[in-house]
Amino acid sequence: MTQPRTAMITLTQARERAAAAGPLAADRLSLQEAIGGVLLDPVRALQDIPHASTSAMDGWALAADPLRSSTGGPEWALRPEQAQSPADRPAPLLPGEATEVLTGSVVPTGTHAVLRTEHGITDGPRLRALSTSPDTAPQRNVRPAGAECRAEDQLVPAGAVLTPARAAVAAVAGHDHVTVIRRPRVHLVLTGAEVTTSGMPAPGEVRDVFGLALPQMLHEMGAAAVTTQRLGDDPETLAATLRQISEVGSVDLIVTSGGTAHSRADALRPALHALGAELTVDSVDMRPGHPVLLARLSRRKEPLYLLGLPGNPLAGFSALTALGVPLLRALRGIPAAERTPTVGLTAGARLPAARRGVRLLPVRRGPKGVLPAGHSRSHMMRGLAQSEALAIVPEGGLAPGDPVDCLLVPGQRGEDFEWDD
Ligand SMILES: Nc1nc2c(c(=O)[nH]1)N[C@H]1C(S)=C(S)[C@@H](COP(=O)(O)OP(=O)(O)OC[C@H]3O[C@@H](n4cnc5c(N)ncnc54)[C@H](O)[C@@H]3O)O[C@H]1N2
Ligand code: MOO
Repeated sequence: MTQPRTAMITLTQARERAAAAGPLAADRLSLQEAIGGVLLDPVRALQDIPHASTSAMDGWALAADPLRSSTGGPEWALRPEQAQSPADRPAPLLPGEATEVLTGSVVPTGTHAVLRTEHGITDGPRLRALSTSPDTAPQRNVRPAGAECRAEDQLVPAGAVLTPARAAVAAVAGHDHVTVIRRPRVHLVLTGAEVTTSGMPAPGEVRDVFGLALPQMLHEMGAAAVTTQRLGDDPETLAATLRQISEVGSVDLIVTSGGTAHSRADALRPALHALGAELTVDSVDMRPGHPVLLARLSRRKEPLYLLGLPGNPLAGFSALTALGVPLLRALRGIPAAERTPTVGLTAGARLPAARRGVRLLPVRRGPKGVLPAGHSRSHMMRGLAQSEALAIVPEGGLAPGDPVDCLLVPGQRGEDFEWDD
C-alpha cells in the first residue's frame, strides 16, 4: 500500500488496494478470546478422541461370557456399586460380570457390550437382557477409543476462522490456547453536528444510521467495533482526535462517517492532510459512495488504517461493503484469493446504470434473477433495508438475463427476505 496520492480509480482497483493491506500480528489467546480470529496453525488432536473406549448409553457394561440363566436367557452377576458419574473408573470385569455405567463412562477392561437400562431386568444381584435386545452383540453401545480422531489428526486447517464450533472441537482435542489473528479492533468516529441519536429529527437534523448499524455489520465482517465517538464538523478537532487514537494505539482500524466530500464544510481530507496520512484510495468511480477514502496513518509499530465512509446513508454502507470487506479480510490474513468476494447472479429485470462509473444498486432476488430494490438514492435507506446484495452495474446498465456480479451486504443475509416478486 505505497501508492502515491491518487485521483479517482475504478472499483476493482480500489478493492485490490484495500485487499493489499498487510495482516495484523498474530496472538496466542485462550479459546474463548480467540473465537472469530483466523487460525495461524492447524488445530490437531493432542490425543485420541475419545481417548478411551466409552459407553454410548446409561446401562451396564457386560463381560463377554454370560452366566447360564435359569430361564434360558443370558444373565450376568451384577456388581453392587452404582455408577455416580461418567468420571468413575470401574475395575476390570471378571467373566460373567456386569457393572453399571453412564453415558460417557470409560467402560471397564473386558467389556463385550453395553446393555441399555431399558433392555435389562435386574433381580437382586442378577441382570438379565431382554431376549429381543440387540445390545448383547459385540461392542454394541461402546464408542471405541480413537473413533472420532487419532492423536495428531488435523481437525481445523490453518487460515480458517475459529467459529464457536471450531473452538469447541479444539477444546475437545485438549487445547486451551490457539494462535490467531484476532478480530481487528475498530474505533468509529461519526461526524456531523446535525446528526442526532434519538427521537424525531428537527428540520436540518438527521437521525444517525451508522452508530446503530456499523458495530454489528463490522462484527459480521470479522471485526470488533470497540469504541464509538461523535464529533461535529471541525477539521482541527477531527485531526486531534485521529492523532490521539493513533498514539494510544489500541485499535487497528478507524472507520469514520461524513465529511468525505471536497467542499469547505468537509473535514476529513483536511484532517488527514494535517496528519500527513497516506491516501491509498482517494475517491472511487462508483455511485453511490464515490468520495470514500482509505488512508494509512503512521503509528510506531503496525500501520493504522482509516476507512472514510461518505455521510449519505446508502453511500456510506455501499463504501463499507465495497472496500471494508476486502480491507478487513486482508487485516485478518485471509488468503489473497478470498479477499474480494463477489457473488455471480443474473439480472431479473433491467438494472439501470449510474450517471458515471459503476453503480452499486441494492437488489433483492426475484424468480428469474435480481431485481432493483427501489428507493436507492444516495441519501436513502429504504432500498438497502430490503436488499441482500449490491449489484455492480457497469456503465450502460444491464438487461434482463445478463450476468451480474454482486456484493453481499454485511448483516443483510436474513432468513425472512421475500424472494418473489
Ligand atoms: N460540493 C459537493 N457536495 C457534495 C459532493 C461533492 O463532491 N461536492 N458529493 C456528494 C456526494 S456524492 C456524497 S456521497 C456526499 C458525501 O458526503 P460527506 O461524506 O461529505 O458527508 P456529509 O456532508 O457530512 O453528509 C452528507 C449527508 O449525509 C448525512 N449524514 C451524515 N452523517 C450521517 C449519519 N451518521 N446518519 C445519517 N445521515 C448522515 C448528512 O446529514 C448529509 O445529509 O456529499 C455530497 N455533496
Ligand atoms: O457518493 Mo454520492 O453517494 O455518489 O451520492
